[in-house]
Amino acid sequence: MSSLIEEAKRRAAYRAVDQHITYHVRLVGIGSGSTIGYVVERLLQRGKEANARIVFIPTSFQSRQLIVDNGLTLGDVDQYPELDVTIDGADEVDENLNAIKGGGGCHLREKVVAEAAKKFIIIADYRKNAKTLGEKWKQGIPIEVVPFTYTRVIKELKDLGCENPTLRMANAKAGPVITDNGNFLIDAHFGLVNSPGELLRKIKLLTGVVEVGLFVDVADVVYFGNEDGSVSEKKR
Ligand SMILES: O=C[C@H](O)[C@H](O)[C@H](O)COP(=O)(O)O
Repeated sequence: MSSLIEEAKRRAAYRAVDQHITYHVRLVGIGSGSTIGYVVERLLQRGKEANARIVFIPTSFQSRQLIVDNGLTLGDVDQYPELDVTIDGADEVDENLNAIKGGGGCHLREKVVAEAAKKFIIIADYRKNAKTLGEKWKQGIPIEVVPFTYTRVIKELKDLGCENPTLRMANAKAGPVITDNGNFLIDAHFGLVNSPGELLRKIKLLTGVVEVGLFVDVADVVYFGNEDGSVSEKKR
C-alpha cells in the first residue's frame, strides 16, 4: 500500500480522535479494518491516563485484538448498549454520508456498534470519497447470510437486479469466508446505487440475510484524508 494512502488514513484517524474523543467521553466503539489502526495509534499517543477512563467496544475479532493488545479496557455492546462515540472505516462513502462497509466482513457487528453510538464517525482515505455508492467500490455490497440459505439469497438477489452475486471465497482456506458470527458472505453488484435506503430495505427482507453492508443515515461526520495531506470533513 502506498505511503500516500497510509498517510491519508492516518490523518483522517488522528483528526477524528482529536475532535471526538474528548474529556467527557467514556464509551467508545472501535471499528474494523486497516484505517482503524491509526485511531488506536493516536489514542496511545495521548498516554495511559487519558485512556484509563474509557471502555472500548469492539466491532470484530480483529478490533477486539487491537484493543486488548494495546492495553485498552475492553467492553462489549451487550454490556453497554449505548455508547458516546464510534469511529470506523468504510469502503466507500457517498455525498449524503451513506456508506458501503463489510469489505472485511465485519459489517454486522459494526452496524450494531455504530447505531449504539450517539455519534458515528467514519474515517477514510480519498479513494473512498464518492458522489454515489458503487462509483469507486467495485467489489459489490457485502451481505452476511446464514450458510444454508446462500443459493436462495443469490437467486433472490438476481431477481432484484443484481448483476453477479458471488459467494466470497477464502484465500488461505479452501471454501467460503466464514464471518465472526459463523455465516457466509455474498458480494452483490448493483452498479451505481442511487437509492441506498430502498436497496437496503429490499435486501434485508430476503430470508436468510443477517445484515447488509449498506449504512444509510447512520454516519454523523466523515473525515477523508486527501492526497495533498489535508483532511476534509463532511457533516450530516
Ligand atoms: O468489514 C470491514 C469494515 O467495514 C472496514 O471498516 C472497511 O472494509 C474499511 O476497511 P479499511 O480501513 O481497511 O479500508
